[in-house]
Amino acid sequence: MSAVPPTVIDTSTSELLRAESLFCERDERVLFEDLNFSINAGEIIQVEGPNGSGKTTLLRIMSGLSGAYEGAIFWKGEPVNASRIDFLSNLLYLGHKPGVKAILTPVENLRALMGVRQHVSDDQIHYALEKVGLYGYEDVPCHNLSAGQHRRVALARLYLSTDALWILDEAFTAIDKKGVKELETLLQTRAQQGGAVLLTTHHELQLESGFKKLQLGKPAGACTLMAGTSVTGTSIVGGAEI
Ligand SMILES: Nc1ncnc2c1ncn2[C@@H]1O[C@H](COP(=O)(O)OP(=O)(O)OP(=O)(O)O)[C@@H](O)[C@H]1O
Repeated sequence: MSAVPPTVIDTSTSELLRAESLFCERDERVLFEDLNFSINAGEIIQVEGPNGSGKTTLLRIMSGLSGAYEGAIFWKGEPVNASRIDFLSNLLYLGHKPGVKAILTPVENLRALMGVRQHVSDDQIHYALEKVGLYGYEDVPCHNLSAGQHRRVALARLYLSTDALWILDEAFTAIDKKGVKELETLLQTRAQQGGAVLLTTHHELQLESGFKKLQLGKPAGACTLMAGTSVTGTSIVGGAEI
């Protein structure tokens, strides 16, 4: 079975996505303000924070799925709205839900999910499904798969994606320990190839080079005002506990 060729990412622009002075308020509660950070090629940034602190909100804003914010977002130095086509064609976003159609098989799902973005052969799809532990399940309707296997179908896209930036919101939910380990290896390899990852997960990731954490907010319900989160502040740190 042929492996997917390694993605060659243009790292001439090392800064991919940058947030400047982001402010977001929900129901009169400030989730974050004056939030400044950037994601560079080769970096993995884990957004951390308690339930309700705004992690999903931030990832949706950074993905262009939500406009409920003030501040500015730049893609490779240009305002993201001015470079929207280039931004979206270099972004893979995996949200809370797997986004897998129950009536389709894993192979059919991947054909549909990948086909609108890039050409992938059936060999490559089988390779990706094998990598996520779904060998033997390729042609089983997804309604006969477990929750973790559903999630694995969605995650198989990571083994096929040539996108420079991955934004992953709780994408490891329902994945067992061995699966998380394998995904850690994939993320690390991706970063070494020059890709970038912005993610949330409640797993304690064991990653090394290029790994940073961005801490958001306080417990849900608290009237939290967290100012000045920035790469130069204490809220984003490389590869260590905060
Ligand atoms: N569409 C919306 N309209 C109004 N308020 C919202 C909306 N979406 C989220 N919120 C509020 O924003 C807050 C942050 O939600 P968000 O989903 O970003 O948190 P989170 O950090 O991802 O939480 P969790 O860890 O539970 O997934 C929540 O307290 C919620 O009340």
